[in-house]
Amino acid sequence: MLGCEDLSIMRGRRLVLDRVSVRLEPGAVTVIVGPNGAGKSTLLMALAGLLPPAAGRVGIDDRPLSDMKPRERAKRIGYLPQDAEIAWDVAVENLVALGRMPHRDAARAPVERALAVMELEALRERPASRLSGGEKARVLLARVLAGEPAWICADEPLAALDLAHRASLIAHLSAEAARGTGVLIVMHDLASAMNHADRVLVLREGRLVADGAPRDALSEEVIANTWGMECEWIGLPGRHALVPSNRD
Ligand SMILES: Nc1ncnc2c1ncn2[C@@H]1O[C@H](COP(=O)(O)OP(=O)(O)OP(=O)(O)O)[C@@H](O)[C@H]1O
Repeated sequence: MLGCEDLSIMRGRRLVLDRVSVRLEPGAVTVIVGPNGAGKSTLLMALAGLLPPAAGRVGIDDRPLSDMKPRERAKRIGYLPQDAEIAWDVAVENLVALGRMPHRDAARAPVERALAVMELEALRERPASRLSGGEKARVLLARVLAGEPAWICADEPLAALDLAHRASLIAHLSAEAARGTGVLIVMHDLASAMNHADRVLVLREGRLVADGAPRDALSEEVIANTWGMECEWIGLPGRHALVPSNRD
């Protein structure tokens, strides 16, 4: 169980998370949504142990993350930042192998599996810094997967991906969750959240305003109150699309 209780976070002099409490179960895909600046990345980073709480607690199985050494924390929680950059000219397969660093081993099987899952075998010898944006995003996620963390915390992993890679990444993360990994993702695409999440957390101005099954947390009423836009869901379960309400 990864979670926080009454968590408040300051960034600079601003309170950007205000007494947020969540307990995440492993084996599920949880999606964090909310308007720009709502605190989604901040919550994700805090749950990955990368931002100190101003107040409240963050922990795994009730053990505070602050009590864990960074390497132990990194073994358990794989974090993929938003807009991650690759600065050096390292080959794709070597960059993905860096995901084993918290384990201090050179196990090949998890690295090969991550390369296969992210469909990177054909790119394995290419310098990672010279890939397209979407290819880089897949490489960086493969590095997280190579570490076989119990929890995956990914900040907008779909943002740079094309249609097919987006679908395959969602399918893959769902499969990881089915195998018992806890998957926590920040995304803006409410339809993807509606169709693929097990649970949705809605943040607005640093507060958790909805938390539950997608159809409840992303009701048309919650969307209107949070994003200030009247929308309606159309389509069938698992294939919903969100469209602006017709005001005529
Ligand atoms: N390093 C920082 N110093 C000061 N304020 C920050 C810092 N990082 C973020 N903030 C502020 O904290 C608030 C929450 O930021 P955060 O990145 O968590 O939002 P978000 O919901 O992920 O936004 P977006 O959808 O735009 O990515 C914003 O108002 C942002 O301006």
